[in-house]
Amino acid sequence: MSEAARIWVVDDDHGVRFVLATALREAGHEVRAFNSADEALMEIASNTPPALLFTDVRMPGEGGLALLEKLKAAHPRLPVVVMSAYTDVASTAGAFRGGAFEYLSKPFDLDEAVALAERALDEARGIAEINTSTEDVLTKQSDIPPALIGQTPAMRALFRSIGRVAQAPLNVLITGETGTGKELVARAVHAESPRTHKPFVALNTAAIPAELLESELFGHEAGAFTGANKRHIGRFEQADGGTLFLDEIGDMPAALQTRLLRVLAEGEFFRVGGRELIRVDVRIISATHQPLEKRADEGVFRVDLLHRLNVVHLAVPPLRERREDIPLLAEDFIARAARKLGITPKTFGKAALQKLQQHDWPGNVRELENLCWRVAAMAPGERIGIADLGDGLRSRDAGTGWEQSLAAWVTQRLEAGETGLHAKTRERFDRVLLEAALAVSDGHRGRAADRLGLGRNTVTRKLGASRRRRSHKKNDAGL
Ligand SMILES: Nc1ncnc2c1ncn2[C@@H]1O[C@H](COP(=O)(O)OP(=O)(O)OP(=O)(O)O)[C@@H](O)[C@H]1O
Repeated sequence: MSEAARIWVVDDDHGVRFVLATALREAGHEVRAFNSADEALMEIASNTPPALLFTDVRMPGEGGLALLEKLKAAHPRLPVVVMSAYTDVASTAGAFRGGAFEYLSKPFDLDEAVALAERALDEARGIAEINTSTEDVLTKQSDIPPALIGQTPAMRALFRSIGRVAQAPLNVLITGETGTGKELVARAVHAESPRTHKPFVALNTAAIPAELLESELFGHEAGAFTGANKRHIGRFEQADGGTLFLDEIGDMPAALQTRLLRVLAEGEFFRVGGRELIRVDVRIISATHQPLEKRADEGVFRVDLLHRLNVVHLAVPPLRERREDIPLLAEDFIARAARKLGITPKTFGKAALQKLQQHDWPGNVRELENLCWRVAAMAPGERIGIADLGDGLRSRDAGTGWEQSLAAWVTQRLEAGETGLHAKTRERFDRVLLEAALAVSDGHRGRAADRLGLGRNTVTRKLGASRRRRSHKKNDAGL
């Protein structure tokens, strides 16, 4: 335990003030409690500041974030813990932007709060020399609507991480199953970052044919290749000063991985067919639903690129692991759908909501959103019952796990406008089958072939075709 310190607790809720102050006193600290920010500010003007301050956000009079701002202006090194029951991205990001040491969601565990106090005090002692000036960040408004919905502990933790990472210009890798909201998370990181007034440019690596990807990313000069009539400015240049979101990064062809790595290391590149060296300042946020570490182990994804992209990792939990959020999301989607469709608002009945909460949602939030739109358009009454959920839920319930995932994946790609899906899907299907069979046969092709009921030559041919395609020689032959 660290040595005794002076700690202030500011909260208009007597109960919180009392239990937190008592717990901190029991841990050996000298604690003063204030029931408003104004009181604490008056005290600080005439007295030595404490070593640590806990403050609530919403209080009559001056709020906690305004208190944080004033304290940080006068005492930049004073660690402040912001406490609140509101854990949307905007509030948490507002706190971190204002220089908060930590954001504590209410209700909190007292042991956790005391441990946090010790950590803040230790760090403040250790980093006294580090400049914690927050000048420009204090002025930014937090007026972005809370697009990301969620109140479960997992989502609250995610919002806190978003608020925290948004402030530093580090590359972020977002992982999570399809439809969990990775793109929304990327947008939130950008929106809450100092780059918010600069462009957010998104590129879905999987939706663009490999041979066009390089020019899409880095641009090309007129005449660089057949069909390149005009100069094209790539996404990197479009995103200059802002954020480039690379979705489905796991699908990036090997040659381009190498090029991307070089650009990230050097911060400059040539357009395809160009001679002018282009320098850009871009923050990269990438996303994947694939286990990239595993793909790196298999040699399909470059380890050094993974390290460069994965400076900070944000994991978005699947919807079935945060079922308590389903009613919130469903109500929001159905209300938005009604507004968009110009129809009378509908609400979910209790049984329907229960049914939604029981479903496994292999397509995650996107699947729930699609269902809500369908129901908004189709359900005859204003109160939605189980029968209105209809085939949507039933037919998906009928499939096995992987069929559901495949259906969700295909739907998403088709909605994104992707073509040639059959060949790609077949190749991936075969690859999974072959790799699994090889793994259980210790890499022995003959045995893998026997177990799959295929000839050994077929296995060799399929593996060859799969590898060739992966090394991006254009090949549309079936498998
Ligand atoms: N927490 C959330 N609150 C509100 N809407 C959400 C949330 N998460 C996802 N959505 C909505 O669900 C849909 C899918 O989200 P998004 O495209 O961000 O998922 P994704 O993980 O990037 O998917 P993919 O892996 O398929 O690219 C979007 O319409 C998005 O607005």
